Amino acid sequence: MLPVEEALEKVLALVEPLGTERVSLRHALGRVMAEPATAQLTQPPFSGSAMDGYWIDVADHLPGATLTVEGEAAAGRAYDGTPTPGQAVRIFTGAPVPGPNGVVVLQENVTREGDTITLPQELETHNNIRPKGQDFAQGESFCPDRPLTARDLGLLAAMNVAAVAVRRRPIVAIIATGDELVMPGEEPGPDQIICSNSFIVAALAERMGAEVRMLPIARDDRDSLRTVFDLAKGADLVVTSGGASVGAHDLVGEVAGELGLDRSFWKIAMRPGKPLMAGRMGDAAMLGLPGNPVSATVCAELFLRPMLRKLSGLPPESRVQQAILATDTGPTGPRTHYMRATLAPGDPLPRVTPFDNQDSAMLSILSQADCLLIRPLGDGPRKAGETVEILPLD
Ligand SMILES: Nc1nc2c(c(=O)[nH]1)N[C@H]1C(S)=C(S)[C@@H](COP(=O)(O)OP(=O)(O)OC[C@H]3O[C@@H](n4cnc5c(N)ncnc54)[C@H](O)[C@@H]3O)O[C@H]1N2
Ligand code: MOO
Repeated sequence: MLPVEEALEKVLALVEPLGTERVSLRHALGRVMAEPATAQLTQPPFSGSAMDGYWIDVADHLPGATLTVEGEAAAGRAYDGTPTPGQAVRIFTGAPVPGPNGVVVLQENVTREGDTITLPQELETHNNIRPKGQDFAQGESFCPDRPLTARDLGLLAAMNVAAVAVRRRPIVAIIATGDELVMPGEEPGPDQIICSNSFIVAALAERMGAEVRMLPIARDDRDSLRTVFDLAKGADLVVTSGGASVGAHDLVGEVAGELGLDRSFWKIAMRPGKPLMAGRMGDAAMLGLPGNPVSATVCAELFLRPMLRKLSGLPPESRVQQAILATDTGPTGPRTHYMRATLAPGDPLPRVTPFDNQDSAMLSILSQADCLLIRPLGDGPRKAGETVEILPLD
């Protein structure tokens, strides 16, 4: 069976970063820039006052000095004169300063009588002026290798960039398979259960910026599977769940093969998630998740997420962290075991406790888990207090 690391390399080889499109800033939140944006201007474009007060030349900035107020500078309305020695200019926050070597004295620190101001005996050392270009210069480029944040959009707007080139969103088609499945809100028969996998996978994919097409449940027969695979045409990534194992009704691999799946692998040394399959199918990558909800989730976290990052033009992320085992834990078998676990604060590392019941159908435990405790394949028993690796769940 394929080790997890090799399976990851293989799924990443199935996808390439998608093409680009231009979107306006209002639609760029969470998108990944594909080309650098260039600052169209210098910010601030002039040296400006950071306070409301009086601009005076440094030569006049003396304890107790008296000056005459000559004019006014406000944000958007610069003073158009040239102050001479002994003159002050009333100035407001955001206004361009009227000369090169000045300071802004806060209005609450001066005494004003008519057009005359008197400076205090104790002067501030800060000049209260924001120098031209202290934020960024015209021509500077910006292209973070992460999804754009609200703050990034503010920066781009300030750069006078109205639209950006971003990667196209990956289109992910999600297909649940199984005669036993009905959708939430429907009435299940006595031998049926509710489809939960599609909701986990859709939410994970959407949170990664994908556009999700949730397709109808495919039944465990060839015609139904073919029909639903056909509906997935146009997607960048087709994600199935269920029907991946060796049972007589596990037809996903077979039907996908008939429809042209170029399989990269099937079955990996991972618990849960053993029957994972992946390949290329026409213009799309295909990821066949196991049916058990925990297995599907762990595979989505470990493989779907990196695939979506690559499609979106994002670099690989390293999510593995260290923690201290809070309880003894037994040896592992021939598969790397990703155990649902909880985290408690600890210094310097958090403490991790795996759940006793690791049945891969238990959604309640999956929901309570903070992380997956990673137990390498073939590892011996581990004692409380030992350092281990975890994958935090968000
Ligand atoms: N003889 C063997 N049997 C099994 C093996 C094996 O190696 N030899 N592997 C086991 C492992 S490991 C897993 S994992 C499962 C996965 O099998 P499939 O991918 O074929 O999944 P199904 O049989 O279709 O379903 C498994 C289980 O999950 C439920 N399910 C399916 N889809 C959904 C959904 N969308 N939402 C909620 N629950 C779902 C389904 O009802 C089953 O209970 O195979 C083992 N068997
Ligand atoms: O490995 Mo399966 O994925 O036990 O649940």
